[in-house]
Amino acid sequence: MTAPGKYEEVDLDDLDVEEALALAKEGGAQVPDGSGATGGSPAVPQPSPRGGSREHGQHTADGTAAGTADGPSRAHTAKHGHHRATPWPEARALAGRAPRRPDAPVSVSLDAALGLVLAAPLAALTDLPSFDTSAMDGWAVAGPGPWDVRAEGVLAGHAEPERLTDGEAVRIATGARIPQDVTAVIRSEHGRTDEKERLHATREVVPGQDIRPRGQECRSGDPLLQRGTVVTPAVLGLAAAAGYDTVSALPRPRAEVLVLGDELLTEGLPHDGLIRDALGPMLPSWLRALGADVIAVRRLGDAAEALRKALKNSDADLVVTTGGTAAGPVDHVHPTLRRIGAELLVDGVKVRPGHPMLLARTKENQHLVGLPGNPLAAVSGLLTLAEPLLRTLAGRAAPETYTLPLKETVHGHPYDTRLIPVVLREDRAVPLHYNGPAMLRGIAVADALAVVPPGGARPGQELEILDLPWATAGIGVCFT
Ligand SMILES: Nc1nc2c(c(=O)[nH]1)N[C@H]1C(S)=C(S)[C@@H](COP(=O)(O)OP(=O)(O)OC[C@H]3O[C@@H](n4cnc5c(N)ncnc54)[C@H](O)[C@@H]3O)O[C@H]1N2
Ligand code: MOO
Repeated sequence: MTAPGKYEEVDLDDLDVEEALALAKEGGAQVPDGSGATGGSPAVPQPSPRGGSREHGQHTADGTAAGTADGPSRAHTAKHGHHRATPWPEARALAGRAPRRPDAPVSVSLDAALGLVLAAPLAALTDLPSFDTSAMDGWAVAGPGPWDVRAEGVLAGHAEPERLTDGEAVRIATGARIPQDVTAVIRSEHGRTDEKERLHATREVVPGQDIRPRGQECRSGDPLLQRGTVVTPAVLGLAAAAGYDTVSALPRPRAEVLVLGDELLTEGLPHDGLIRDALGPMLPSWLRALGADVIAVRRLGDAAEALRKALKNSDADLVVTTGGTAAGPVDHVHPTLRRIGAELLVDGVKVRPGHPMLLARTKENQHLVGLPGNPLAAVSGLLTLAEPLLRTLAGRAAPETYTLPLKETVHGHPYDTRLIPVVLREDRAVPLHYNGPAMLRGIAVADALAVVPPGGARPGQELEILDLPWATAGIGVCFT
């Protein structure tokens, strides 16, 4: 969908890093490698005062060029002025603030709650344990030994056993109710019975040993988990133990994916200029891992009217489009957003790959993230704009950010942040090759993306790391 042929205007700000480096080698511009070898500030090319080759601005409902309260701080200059993309950290923050609030809470059965966020604090509905419990298999004893062992033992899951009198013992299983007046539990390996069925302890008996008293973990009504806690498998277990059949949770934000492009095939080998759609298969599960309920994936080709209708009819909280964000003859995303009166909140981000990504408010409670068509550029857009937006809609807290030292030099873009696929080895981020905007070969084996500041990074430099959901949580957990 990108316009065929050469771009007439070349602005360094809009070049890929590889292209910029090529220019640097030809002497057209000096691009820092970030190695810091000379110790001085790297020389960077100055931004061109002239306009770039792309023309999208901050379109508001009435089509005027302006920033919004939530929007980019700098409005588009003039009609043909230089395109001011939003800096990467600002774009993420803005996407996180874009939705007003998550939907109303719903009551969800435990088997459907994994991955949701608690909408209310979880308080214990019972004491835990709910009765005095044996912590071990062995004997419950009363008073000092030796003890006469009763014929009948006590198993878990049975009603209250008869009280013991001093000098008595009863065989007991782990988890069984402790009879009244029991002094301690003796583990089976710490006692022996003689020929008269009398029990002798082989170790000192401490009163209360191996008894879990009622309410040891919590009393009924005790707060267990805060509102906003993500329902993990362990949370499901705790909720069940504490007496819950359902929990109050925030519903997953509903996302719809619109794959644009006439050149895309859904099966077989590329032929005659047609290529396989890599984003249709990739995005739904990735969006799910980010907390979304993917309600539809639709392929619309390059039909502008189909895109307009799809946006008009969609009731998703988030519409994700792929491709068509640039200024080619069939790049319909900007014109369609203008046509439907959408409010552009982010129109281009100072990040490589993926700089044409965009974020718009399309309806009162609906946002659109426009991902560029190049597949790694789309991943960049997903993590820059969709992730924070979905996090807010799902009511999740922002993850703690962390850094790791870089193993090798990474060249930077002169002005933009770069996101590069890395593997994490021995507490270092090792950059992967095949990190071009159209390539998935690097990200497919990556653990994370490293955030390379403008100008590049040198070995040992601490870089912010964006984990890929499956690298930390495992495939099964994050895609259910
Ligand atoms: N005049 C300009 N042209 C372009 C600029 C620019 O600044 N000025 N930026 C370039 C950059 S960077 C990117 S990234 C792309 C983004 O363009 P679009 O979002 O409009 O994407 P398309 O043109 O539709 O596609 C780009 C590329 O990706 C392929 N593609 C698209 N969808 C898929 C898919 N689902 N699976 C696999 N591959 C896909 C498509 O065939 C193209 O090769 O714009 C540049 N142009
Ligand atoms: O540099 Mo584009 O943003 O190919 O991804």
